[in-house]
Amino acid sequence: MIGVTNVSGGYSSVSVLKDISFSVKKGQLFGILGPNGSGKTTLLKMLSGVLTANNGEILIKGHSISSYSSKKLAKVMAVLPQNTTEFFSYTVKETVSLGRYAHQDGWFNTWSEKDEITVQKVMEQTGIIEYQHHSIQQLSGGERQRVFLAQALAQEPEILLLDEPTNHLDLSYQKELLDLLKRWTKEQELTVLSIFHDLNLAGLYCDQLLLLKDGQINIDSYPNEVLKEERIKNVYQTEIKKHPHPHVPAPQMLLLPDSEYQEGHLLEINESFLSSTEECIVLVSPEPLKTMSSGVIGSGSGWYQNFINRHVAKTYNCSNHREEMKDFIQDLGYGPSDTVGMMTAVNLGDVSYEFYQDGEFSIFVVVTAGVGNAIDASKSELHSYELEPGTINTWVFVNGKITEEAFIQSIMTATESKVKVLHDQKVKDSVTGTLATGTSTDSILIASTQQGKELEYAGTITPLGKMISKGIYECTTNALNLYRKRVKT
Ligand SMILES: Nc1ncnc2c1ncn2[C@@H]1O[C@H](COP(=O)(O)OP(=O)(O)OP(=O)(O)O)[C@@H](O)[C@H]1O
Repeated sequence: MIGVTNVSGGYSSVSVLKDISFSVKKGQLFGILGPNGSGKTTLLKMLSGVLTANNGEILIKGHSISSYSSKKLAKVMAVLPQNTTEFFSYTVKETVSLGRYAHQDGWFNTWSEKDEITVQKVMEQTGIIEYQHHSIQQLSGGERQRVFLAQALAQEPEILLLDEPTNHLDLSYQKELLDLLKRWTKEQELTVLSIFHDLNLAGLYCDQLLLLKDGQINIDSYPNEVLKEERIKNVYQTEIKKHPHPHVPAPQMLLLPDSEYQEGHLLEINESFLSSTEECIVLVSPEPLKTMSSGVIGSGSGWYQNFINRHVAKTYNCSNHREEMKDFIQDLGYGPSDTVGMMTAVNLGDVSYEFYQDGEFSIFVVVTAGVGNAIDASKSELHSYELEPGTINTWVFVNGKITEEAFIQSIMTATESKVKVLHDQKVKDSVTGTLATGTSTDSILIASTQQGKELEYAGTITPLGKMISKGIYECTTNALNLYRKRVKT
């Protein structure tokens, strides 16, 4: 639909764009990214014929842009400029109607039924029909933005050029506008080229991204390839972290504020943060910790500050145990949104915890172990599905900085070590009579301060893995012995 070959140029004295080549297919939502001053608006001006390239060629539907008259080009391409600040005292409908000029022989004297139907349709699509008789000066910035979008659409273009279309729009209108554009690209094969400052919106909606730096193409590829941590860091000169979107396969880039942490004041989680009553074991960290857990609340990945292992009766049965747990935590005076909470029927006096240190990093392990529901995982199909609170709850606090990979490896290493304890202690599955590997409701938490030594791996023979293996083995064995003494299994 659009072909750009070796284009250079800009303003009379300066050549802003240098040897730019790319193509845009029909029906694509194509994003143009780049830091301030990188040439995005200049490129859009060349594609819309406002500026002429010094060198190279721009083809629109296979024909050189220079072969189009401005009226002919307006039938193919509409432009929604950035910050449309100049507007007259037209009504909304009059403003939108101006978009029909390319389809008319004269001005309003040739207003046809087709013109009227088109204007009504685009006002409906952009949600502005209810203010069609209002003056555009009475509208908010976001509402006005939609009026100018409707004006561009009234041209019935095949190509739509947008300069930061979500500027002025609140969150819901940003989503609405981009959903709309995406739908038009899919259903009507509208080709959309848009400048984005918000890398996350670009990553979420675009089919293809062009990243400019100093008037040159850094990369032209699919979003996951363009939005790479190192690349964005280099082009935008800022610290950034890439993260997958939690619900759709799109990359998200997160800014990193300057850390408030002072060198030499590393947080160390240890016994001094732990307190225990008959009702619960609580660890309150002075700062949020990065966690991965299978708690009743606070599960998955996140940042949490309070960690609670709550005793419940063996007969505890609640239809909505998550809500009940949240209420319990709230009543204790902790914010459920900042808390990872687990449950156990084990007497909390039988908890086992230990601090382990290896010079540059340390861990703090806390375990409660009940094996009333011990299960051999290789034969668990012989069990009925009943969640009982007789369980091994394992907490590992890492005083160090660990990778996502190390989080997952920590869970594997801790689990392998726990299984070995059950074997060495000859804990059996009561249904199958074979050695158990865990209980039906075991829970685990890995929480890291993300300060100090960087720990890339936590497999069993890595420094962190060795410490976790030993800590889990010792604390689980100890907790199990205390439990067995009391319960006499
Ligand atoms: N009318 C002009 N005359 C001369 N130079 C200009 C003109 N407009 C822009 N420039 C220069 O061209 C370069 C690229 O500007 P452009 O507006 O294309 O950047 P951009 O990537 O759109 O930036 P932003 O993200 O800030 O909107 C800048 O160095 C700018 O100063």
